[in-house]
Amino acid sequence: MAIVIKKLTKRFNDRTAVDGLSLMIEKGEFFALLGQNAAGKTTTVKMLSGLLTPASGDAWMNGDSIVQNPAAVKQKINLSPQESAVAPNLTARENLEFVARIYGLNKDTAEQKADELMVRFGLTDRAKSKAKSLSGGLQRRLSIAMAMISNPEILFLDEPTLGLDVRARRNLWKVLLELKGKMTIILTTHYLGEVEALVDRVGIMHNGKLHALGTIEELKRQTSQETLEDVFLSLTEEG
Ligand SMILES: Nc1ncnc2c1ncn2[C@@H]1O[C@H](COP(=O)(O)OP(=O)(O)OP(=O)(O)O)[C@@H](O)[C@H]1O
Repeated sequence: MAIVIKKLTKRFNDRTAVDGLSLMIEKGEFFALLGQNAAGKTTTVKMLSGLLTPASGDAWMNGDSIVQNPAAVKQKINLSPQESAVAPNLTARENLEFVARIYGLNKDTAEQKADELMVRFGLTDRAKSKAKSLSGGLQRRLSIAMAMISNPEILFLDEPTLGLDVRARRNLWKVLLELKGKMTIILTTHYLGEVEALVDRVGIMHNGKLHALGTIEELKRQTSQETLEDVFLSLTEEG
């Protein structure tokens, strides 16, 4: 298993954002964590990636506990966060080289790595453009390329296509399909078409708890619904 989550809980004041979440995700799986606004998805991703400490419970990322050994976890994972990780006044190339240097690569290797990732993510033409001048889709591609510098075993993508137009979204899917199977990927998104196009399995959170888990076909059968949107609505009904 790439990820084992046991009774993970996080409270903010008296609000329980994540409530005893248990879940296992296999190595190489492309997994979508779904749920309506405030369901607890981002809080879960932040705990799993070491940005927030759980109130109780634990999770193991390829064997290392986020509570006992967060430094080891950080070596294995990376994140393309909701809020942009891109430095607006650095060029695309400089952003990549900067992150590579943070990870301890020497200047030559950092330059080489930046070149390699720009080719892989279709950014070569815009290498010298300041990140703030890139379209939303290219900025997001740059953010994912930056997350790839550390060769993560587990990659978190928090709403990667938020605010992108249809074509930019489809282009980003192509990039993500290239990554599929090469590492474990956890995606949060509100775009269900994206889930159908990309993922192996889905978990649906509601009020901090996991309400359903399975492949899209399994969830359709379990809920007797014909579309993922209807599955989602039936599993996140209030009351
Ligand atoms: N830093 C914080 N301080 C206080 N409350 C917080 C904080 N972060 C999240 N919350 C609360 O925790 C709950 C879960 O939020 P979270 O951001 O995890 O939801 P989400 O499923 O990612 O939602 P969205 O789809 O809107 O991104 C919400 O009620 C939110 O208001």
